[in-house]
Amino acid sequence: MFLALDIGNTNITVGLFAMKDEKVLPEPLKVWKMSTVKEQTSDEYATLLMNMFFYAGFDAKKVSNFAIASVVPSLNAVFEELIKKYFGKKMFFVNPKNCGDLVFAAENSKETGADRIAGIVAAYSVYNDSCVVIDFGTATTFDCINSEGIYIGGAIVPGPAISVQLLNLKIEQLPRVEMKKPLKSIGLTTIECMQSGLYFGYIGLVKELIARIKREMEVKYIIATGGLAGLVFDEIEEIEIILPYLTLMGIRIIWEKSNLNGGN
Ligand SMILES: Nc1ncnc2c1ncn2[C@@H]1O[C@H](COP(=O)(O)OP(=O)(O)O)[C@@H](O)[C@H]1O
Ligand SMILES: CC(C)(COP(=O)(O)O)[C@@H](O)C(=O)NCCC(=O)O
Ligand SMILES: [K+]
Repeated sequence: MFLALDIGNTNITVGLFAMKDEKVLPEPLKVWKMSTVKEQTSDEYATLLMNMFFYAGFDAKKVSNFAIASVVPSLNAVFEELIKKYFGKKMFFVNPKNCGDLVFAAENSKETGADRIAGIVAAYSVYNDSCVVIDFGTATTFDCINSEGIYIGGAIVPGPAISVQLLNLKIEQLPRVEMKKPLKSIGLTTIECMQSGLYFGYIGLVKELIARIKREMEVKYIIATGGLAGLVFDEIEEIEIILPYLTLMGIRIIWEKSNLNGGN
């Protein structure tokens, strides 16, 4: 079996895939979410992982290949050590150099986050046309690939949860609020005012960026992914597709291409 790990700044999303003669089957058998805790050791994460396998009825010993898209470098060595110590395997890290035939517009290649690369590779491999991927994660990322498969870049915005935390952290009288759609945009209580600003303000932000991207490139598909995609999907008619496991799909595709070229 094949294990793909998407290490984000809030969650680590883990996808278990079946394999058949070096090919990884496209749909994950199981997906788990763990919290991203930078202080966590490889033994602690291994315990979590083994327990998740056990309770889902999978034999961890059957995992022969591992691949990670990490945007939390401080956890890379932890997971490299975990895979070595508990599985005796080498880790494959998605990075701008080994992401298959993805072509980067000149200057944006070296520093693009592995999750953004994985998402755009997956989107293009599914749709084979111009796509914008919006990943509603800790940060919200917009990633654009044109019809020729050239990754032309995108945008990075603080995710709603960061805005919620910052309002509470920086402003003495503002409480922590849950990010949810209020009944009206004109709020009465402080909480209603915050929820209106956060929810409708954020929807407007996403719509504005989509409109501007559309003036700079021809867009065939707009695909949402990430933990908060479900929250905003119904509000933004420009987003027709939601693929919760897009990043995991991209990790699988990139690893497989590298494996077939003898890269792993
Ligand atoms: N199932 C969920 N339902 C609602 N919100 C979620 C869910 N999973 C994650 N989130 C929220 O989405 C954000 C993180 O999403 P995720 O894509 O897991 O982030 P990252 O990849 O940046 O770690 C956080 O604000 C988190 O609270
Ligand atoms: C933009 C991101 C923080 C998004 O990560 P996430 O919100 O999923 O934790 C991540 O892709 C990242 O750290 N990127 C590096 C900078 C760049 O992509 O240009
Ligand atoms: K993400």
